[in-house]
Amino acid sequence: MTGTTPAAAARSLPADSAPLWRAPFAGHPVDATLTVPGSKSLTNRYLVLAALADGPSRLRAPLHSRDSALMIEALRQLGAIITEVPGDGAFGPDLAVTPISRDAPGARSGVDCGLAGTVMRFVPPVAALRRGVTMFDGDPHARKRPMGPVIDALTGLGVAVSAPGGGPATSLPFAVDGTGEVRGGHLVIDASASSQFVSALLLAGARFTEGLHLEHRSKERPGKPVPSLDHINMTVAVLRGAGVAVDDSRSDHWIVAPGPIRAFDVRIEQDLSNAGPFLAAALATRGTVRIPNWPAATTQVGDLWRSILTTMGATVTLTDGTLTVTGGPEIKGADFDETSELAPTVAALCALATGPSRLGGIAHLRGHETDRLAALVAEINRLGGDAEETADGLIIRPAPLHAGVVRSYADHRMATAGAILGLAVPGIEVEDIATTAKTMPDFPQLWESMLAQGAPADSTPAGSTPTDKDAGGTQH
Ligand SMILES: O=C(O)C1=C[C@@H](OP(=O)(O)O)[C@@H](O)[C@H](O)C1
Ligand SMILES: C=C(OP(=O)(O)O)C(=O)O
Repeated sequence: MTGTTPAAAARSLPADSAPLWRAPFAGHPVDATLTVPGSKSLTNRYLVLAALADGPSRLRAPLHSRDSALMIEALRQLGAIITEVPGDGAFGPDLAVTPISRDAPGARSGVDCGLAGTVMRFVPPVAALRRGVTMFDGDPHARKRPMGPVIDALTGLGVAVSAPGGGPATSLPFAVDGTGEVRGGHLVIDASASSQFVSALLLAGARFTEGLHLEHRSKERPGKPVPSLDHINMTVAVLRGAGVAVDDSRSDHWIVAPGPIRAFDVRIEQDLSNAGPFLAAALATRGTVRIPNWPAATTQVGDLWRSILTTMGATVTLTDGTLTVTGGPEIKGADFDETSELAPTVAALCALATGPSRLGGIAHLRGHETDRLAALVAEINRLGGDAEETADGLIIRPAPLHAGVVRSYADHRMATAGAILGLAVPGIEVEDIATTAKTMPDFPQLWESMLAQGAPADSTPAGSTPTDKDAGGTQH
């Protein structure tokens, strides 16, 4: 590994500004082999299931990041015992989980959700299953993320949920007053703003007395779908793996049979969504990136990189478990539906493409870590690009980009999108690169080590130089 730490690379700025990170400009085709830390979505699902299981479980090679740390602490607050134990993962220890005791006396607890959708949506139904009051709150922007369907669902199941003043709650902060059991049964929710509303209820559903028959019905428009369906399929798969019977044969209906969640010992796949910026580097620099241990079969949405990057002009092969992506002579513009959490990375590539692109089916990204559609348009256009919001996504047309600052809005995927642009455009600085710690704390080091592999002998990683706030762009 070469280069400096993000702390060293980011010059201290006045208290009201986030530090800037000079994104390394590649200057040569990348030629790298790397793996990335464990999947956020799998780690946080397995943590929840382990906390509700019928015995001790083990997670091998889990993610260690802000979102997983928040999940661990939340479940500890509810009575799970979670300890780090030595493992063989390259990115930190394994986790041993002793589930929440059903007989634990009622207690008052507080859960910090940070900005983690998985914590704010998946943990309240777990809190409803124990005795005691649990307060939920998070980062300032977390209070703006949609929560209504989870709160309404719990209320509909007979669980008391209230705002801090005592009235009805519609978003964070709120308190869940658990009695030790949840009746369950048939429940209709509007999950058109996030698949996580469905996943949250399914994960706990087997522990409801009557199990759960969950139905999605949009209040706004009949037929408006649940987004990010891949993530629900992941939830169903992990539940079945833990011995829970789930019937998802009818669209927009999920039936979870009541019963125990079997304790497990599981190895977490690397995060294929977080592999995306590294694979994108192959296209942005016309180089090659190889990722070993790519799963042959997976429920992760990041497996879509194989088709997305091929469509954008790369050569993509999966041989003996290694995914190899080689960038073509140009990045092709393309038309994509439903890129889900991959969208910011795809958008960065579209901004470097030679033809126009359209990303559809991602209106719900307005409720993610930030309003990602507005943020991507603002940041791409401030660098001279040509991006526009549509009702359900983005249109991005080719335009030459220039040096400047990419703001991250506390959004890890905005920060990594800025890093991708910086590979191809000299003088890009990314505000608050440390926000990548949400799902990938080592991102700056991994990025610089990717560039150092196969670099010509005389090249210096551009990201290793402390940056001046006003250099190369305008801060708004
Ligand atoms: O369940 C999960 O692990 C996730 C579901 C998706 O949420 P949305 O359905 O809100 O997009 C995804 O975007 C998020 O990053 C992770
Ligand atoms: C939308 C995301 O996160 P969260 O789990 O906080 O919703 C994401 O990681 O892209």
